[in-house]
Amino acid sequence: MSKPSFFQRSELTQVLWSFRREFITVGIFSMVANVLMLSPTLYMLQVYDRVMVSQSELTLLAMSLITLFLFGIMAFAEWMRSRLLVRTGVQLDTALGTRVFNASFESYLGQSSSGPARAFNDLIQIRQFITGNGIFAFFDAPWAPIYIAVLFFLHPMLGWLSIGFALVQMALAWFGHRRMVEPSEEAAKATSESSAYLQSKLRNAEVLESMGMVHNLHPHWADRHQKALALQSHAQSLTHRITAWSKFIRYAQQSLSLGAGALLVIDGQISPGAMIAANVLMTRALAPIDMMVGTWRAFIAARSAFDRLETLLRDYPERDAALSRVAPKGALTLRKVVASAPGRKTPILKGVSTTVAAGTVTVVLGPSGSGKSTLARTMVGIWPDVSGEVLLDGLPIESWDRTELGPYLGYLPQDIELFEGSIAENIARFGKVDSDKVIAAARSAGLHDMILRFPKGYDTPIGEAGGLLSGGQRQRIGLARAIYGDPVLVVLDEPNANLDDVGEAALVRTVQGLKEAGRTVLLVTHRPGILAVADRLLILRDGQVQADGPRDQVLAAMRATSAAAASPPGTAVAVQPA
Ligand SMILES: Nc1ncnc2c1ncn2[C@@H]1O[C@H](COP(=O)(O)OP(=O)(O)OP(=O)(O)O)[C@@H](O)[C@H]1O
Repeated sequence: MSKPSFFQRSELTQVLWSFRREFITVGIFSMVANVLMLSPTLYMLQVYDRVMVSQSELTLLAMSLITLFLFGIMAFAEWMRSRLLVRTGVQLDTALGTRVFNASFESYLGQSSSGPARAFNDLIQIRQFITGNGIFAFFDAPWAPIYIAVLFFLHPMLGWLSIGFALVQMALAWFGHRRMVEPSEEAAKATSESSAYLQSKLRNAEVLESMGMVHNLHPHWADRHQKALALQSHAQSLTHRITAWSKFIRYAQQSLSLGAGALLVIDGQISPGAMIAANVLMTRALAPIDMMVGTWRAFIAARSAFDRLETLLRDYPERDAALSRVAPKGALTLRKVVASAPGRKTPILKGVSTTVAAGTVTVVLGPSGSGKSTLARTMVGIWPDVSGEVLLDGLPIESWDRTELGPYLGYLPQDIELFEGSIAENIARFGKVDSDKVIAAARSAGLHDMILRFPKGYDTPIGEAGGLLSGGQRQRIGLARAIYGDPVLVVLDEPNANLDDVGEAALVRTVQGLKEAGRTVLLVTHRPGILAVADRLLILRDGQVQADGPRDQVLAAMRATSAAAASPPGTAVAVQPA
């Protein structure tokens, strides 16, 4: 079967296309169920027009048994199609789960989405729609013409009446769609913004409480909440209005079709059995349209979720798995790197070029806000908006497979985030815990003895240990995690920010150990104590390299510059970038 262009347009539609067999089977079951749905009508006709006239109990028994049998098949077909749809939903989730996880994670990293949870909600919404009542309406609607044809067969007037009601129902659905799409989407957006605001504030609950900020923040949240509430009630009142009209049409149809039937019976054009049967049949024919009106909101929500997910998967395509490489040595080269961020007029890094040879220790210094952390994040390849070249062993860092590169890379961010799990799992980066490596990393970070003092040692859950861990200890666990498994490139962003002298001495030893083992270390710091282990210094100022070269040379140049600054003009010694 050749793929229609709609299904070719995106990864998501292609995955849907791969379930075509399941949907065709659902269609076949729907056909069986819908055709058999005519059996109560036929039964009614037979009972009224034949059994009542002939008074034959045997015919009634035979008719009843046949009808029961047909009902059995109908129920089976209904059950099978529901089961199949539920299973398809689970398979769809399995087929897309990992992709959505990776893509939403990347988009979150790229600061272009509110978080991975949104994408998963979208996936759930799509799954629920295609396995819920909404989709049945789509499968049942095509059978409405059969019922209408039977109505025509009973009497053309009944046929036209049902077409009239179908058109009114469809017009209402269309009108509902036109009026409701925008308000519903706006309401959903405002609601998720308000809850995202609350979530972000809750994360800093301690700060809010300690400084009595809750009171001040409340109006900010209340504004957003009120806006969401107003939009929601507007959208809801629209829905209720449309539902009320839909009910009116349904009741009118039920009664008027009976009335029209009675008129035809009085005129002697149809039998009383046909009148009752037509009444049931018309309700049945219009049920899917009625259901569509009822599930319109779910359909709109699923459609928006579909669009969002389609965009997400398009913007973050699957990475090419073919790019597996040999183990890197840890040499880094930056060429004219410009790192930007949304909402900033000027870039954070403005054309940084430097070379970090494998097996060396480079310390990055610079005033607060000069771009040191941004440089560290750019070097590990996680800054989203970078131009220029960041090369690891001569190859663009973004071309490395992250899962493959991960074990070769150690990164300690400025804000250490430890994850739910044991200390050992955190140090082992949640991979398979290799006890020897965990202990080696903990020893290097000067943590081992401290961990042993915890009641459950390395198995102490971080949540439980959270209360026991000081800022410095958390930093050391982060450091142990960064050096776990002996990575070739270690980037440490202010690893000594929370350390005391003992901790700093342990850090110096760790860095020295890494250097002796031939590892490349890049260390961002404010404190001069660590300079002793540096081979090179890189000084940033306002996103540009102010000085870069062997440590002593840079220090000497800096001293000369400050001396020159104190001397009369014209005698300044320029800092020579190496
Ligand atoms: N995600 C971001 N979006 C916008 N601007 C950012 C972002 N991250 C950092 N910045 C800005 O970039 C500049 C450099 O930040 P960065 O954290 O790299 O500096 P730093 O030298 O590490 O500072 P510090 O020593 O205080 O940690 C700052 O002005 C900061 O406000």
